[in-house]
Amino acid sequence: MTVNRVGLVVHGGRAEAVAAARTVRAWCAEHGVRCADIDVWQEGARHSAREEVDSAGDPDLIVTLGGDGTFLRGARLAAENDALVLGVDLGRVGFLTEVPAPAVREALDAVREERINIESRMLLTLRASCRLEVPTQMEALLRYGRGPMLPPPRVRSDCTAGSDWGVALDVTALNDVVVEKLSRDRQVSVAVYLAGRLLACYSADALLVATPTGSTAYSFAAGGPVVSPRAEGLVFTPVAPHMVFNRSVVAAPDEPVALRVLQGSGQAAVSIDGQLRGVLSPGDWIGVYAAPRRLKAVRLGPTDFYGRLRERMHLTDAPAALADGDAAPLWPVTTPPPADLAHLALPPVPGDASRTC
Ligand SMILES: NC(=O)c1ccc[n+]([C@@H]2O[C@H](COP(=O)([O-])OP(=O)(O)OC[C@H]3O[C@@H](n4cnc5c(N)ncnc54)[C@H](O)[C@@H]3O)[C@@H](O)[C@H]2O)c1
Ligand SMILES: Nc1ncnc2c1ncn2[C@@H]1O[C@H](COP(=O)(O)OP(=O)(O)OP(=O)(O)O)[C@@H](O)[C@H]1O
Repeated sequence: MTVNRVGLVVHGGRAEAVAAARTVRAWCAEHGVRCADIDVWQEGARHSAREEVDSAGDPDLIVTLGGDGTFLRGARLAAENDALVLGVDLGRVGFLTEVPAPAVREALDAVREERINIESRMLLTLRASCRLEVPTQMEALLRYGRGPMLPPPRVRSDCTAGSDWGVALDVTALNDVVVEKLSRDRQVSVAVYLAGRLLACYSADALLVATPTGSTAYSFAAGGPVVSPRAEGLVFTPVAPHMVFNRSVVAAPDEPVALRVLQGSGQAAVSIDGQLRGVLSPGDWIGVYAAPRRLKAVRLGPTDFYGRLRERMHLTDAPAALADGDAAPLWPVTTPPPADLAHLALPPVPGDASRTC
């Protein structure tokens, strides 16, 4: 694809990210590509995704230089602009990022010469019983070095409906939407509805709805399933529910998950991809559903999700299994798969994956 305008989202607190940003700017200058910094951490009030991409001149490629948090910020901007997003790995975990920092020039060449795959990833959006607001005193409490907060989501004027259906919010989440207790010592009580039907009423620290991409983030930490990012669905996971039924439920991509704060409950915070964006009072609800738009993530080769899971999460093998033998590669990679396997997605085993456990 032709790249004319690059938007840079840089983890400014990390020297390697700042250095890699210089490389991207130099590449852009050499190729006559406009490059704008999208300053998501500027002092003072934060802007909406639309305002940020407008001020950066509608980039068609967003390059993120940082970790997963930086990638999530870039993904929000890319989704708003229908741009591609390329994540350069300069973080602690880097589960979502694709390219190691030394390969950033090569990656930009590959995008320019169309030697890439574009992976389409599901995003979540929201309706709510009312506009989301964050009480002013909360920002002061939360400014522990994480920069200014994003504003509450804007109401979308392009999909109004009768008040029974709530207000549509201008939200795109790549990972998850979380409803969490606001006071430290009191759980929230929330009724959970799948496809409009009551599943159960929960008393819990938090309740979250994750995409397959987000299944390896907070949902994973709360005991939820790991879901291939190639799958479609909404993962509902309760966090420390005080009840017998504590499992995740995976809903179909066209089944919304709604969360209503019960009348006697305390208030609840709503976080979108790890950013606090609103507070719900008793009686308020949010409905989380698959967004019509998708994230377009740049991939330089076939995605090796399970290899990445083992490597980045440092999965360890059972000591007894280690003593009992080596796990050799499952299938040869030198011959094409037989006809009955030909329709399956089996990415080639990378050079170092033949390691034994
Ligand atoms: N207990 C928890 O694990 C917990 C609590 C709150 C939020 N979160 C997650 O943090 C995300 C925001 O990330 P952040 O980096 O801005 O916050 P952060 O700095 O608090 O990071 C949370 C951790 O999750 C990792 N992470 C983020 N997205 C991931 C993904 N899709 N797969 C695997 N790991 C992932 C990050 O690398 C980091 O190690 C939220 O969307 C939420 O899922 C996790
Ligand atoms: N552009 C920036 N300038 C200054 N500080 C930043 C910037 N981006 C993030 N930070 C700070 O760095 C810390 C980690 O941020 P965040 O978790 O979003 O980073 P990340 O990209 O996910 O990297 P990591 O993988 O290390 O978590 C936060 O305290 C945040 O305030």
